[in-house]
Amino acid sequence: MISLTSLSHHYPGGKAIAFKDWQINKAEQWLLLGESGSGKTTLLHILTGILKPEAGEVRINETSIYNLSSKKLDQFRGRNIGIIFQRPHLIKSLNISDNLVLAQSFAGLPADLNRVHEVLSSLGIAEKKEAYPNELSQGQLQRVSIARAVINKPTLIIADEPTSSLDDKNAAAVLALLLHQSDINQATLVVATHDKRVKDAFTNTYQLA
Ligand SMILES: Nc1ncnc2c1ncn2[C@@H]1O[C@H](COP(=O)(O)OP(=O)(O)OP(=O)(O)O)[C@@H](O)[C@H]1O
Repeated sequence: MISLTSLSHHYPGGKAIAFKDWQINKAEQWLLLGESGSGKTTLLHILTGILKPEAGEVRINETSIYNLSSKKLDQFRGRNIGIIFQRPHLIKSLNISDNLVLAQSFAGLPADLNRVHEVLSSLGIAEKKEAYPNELSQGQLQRVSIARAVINKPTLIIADEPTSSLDDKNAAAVLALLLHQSDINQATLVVATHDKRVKDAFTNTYQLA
C-alpha cells in the first residue's frame, strides 16, 4: 500500500502546489493526468524519493520514505521503486545484461543473471542480452528500460511519458508490457502521460487540478 497524505510543495519564487491525498493498493494500475505545469513531474519526483516535499508524508508499505537517511533512501529506492522515463537512460559502454546487473548492484543486491534472463525473456528481448544500447531499436530500448525498472521486483513502477516518443505499434506494445510486468511482479503501476492512446487501458485515474 502506498499513501500520500497532506502533500504540498513550493519552488522558490513559485506558488504552492497542493496534492490531494492518494491511496494506492498493491498491484493497482493508475494513470496520472494533469495539464502542463500542473505538477505531474513534481509529484512523480516526490513519489520516487527524489524531491522532499515541503509538507506531508509519503508511505510506501510501512516506510515513511522521507524519514530515512539519504543512504537508506537510496537503497530503498533501488529495491522498491522502478522508474521508466520517456527515453531510456542506459549506460552506453555496458551491454544490456550488465546494465541490468548494475541496477541490482545499485540496490545493494548481488548479481543475479537468472533474474536478468527471466526479465528479458518476459519482454521478448533475451537474445539482445549481449548487445550494446546503440545496437537496439527505440522500441527495444524502451523494453530494456522496463526490464531495468522491474529487475529488483519493485513495489512500485513509475513511468513518465513512456510512450510519447514511440509510434502507434510500439506504444501499444510498451503499454501492454508495462501492464503485464505490473501483473506478474505484483507491482503497483503509475503512468503519467498526455498520450491519449494510453488512457483507455486504465480504470484508476489521479487527476491534478
Ligand atoms: N525546479 C523548479 N524551480 C522552480 N519552479 C519549478 C521547478 N520545477 C517546476 N516548477 C514549476 O512548478 C510547476 C509544476 O511543474 P511540473 O514540472 O511538476 O509540471 P508538469 O505537470 O510535469 O508539466 P509538464 O506536463 O509540462 O511536464 C510549474 O509551474 C513549474 O513552472
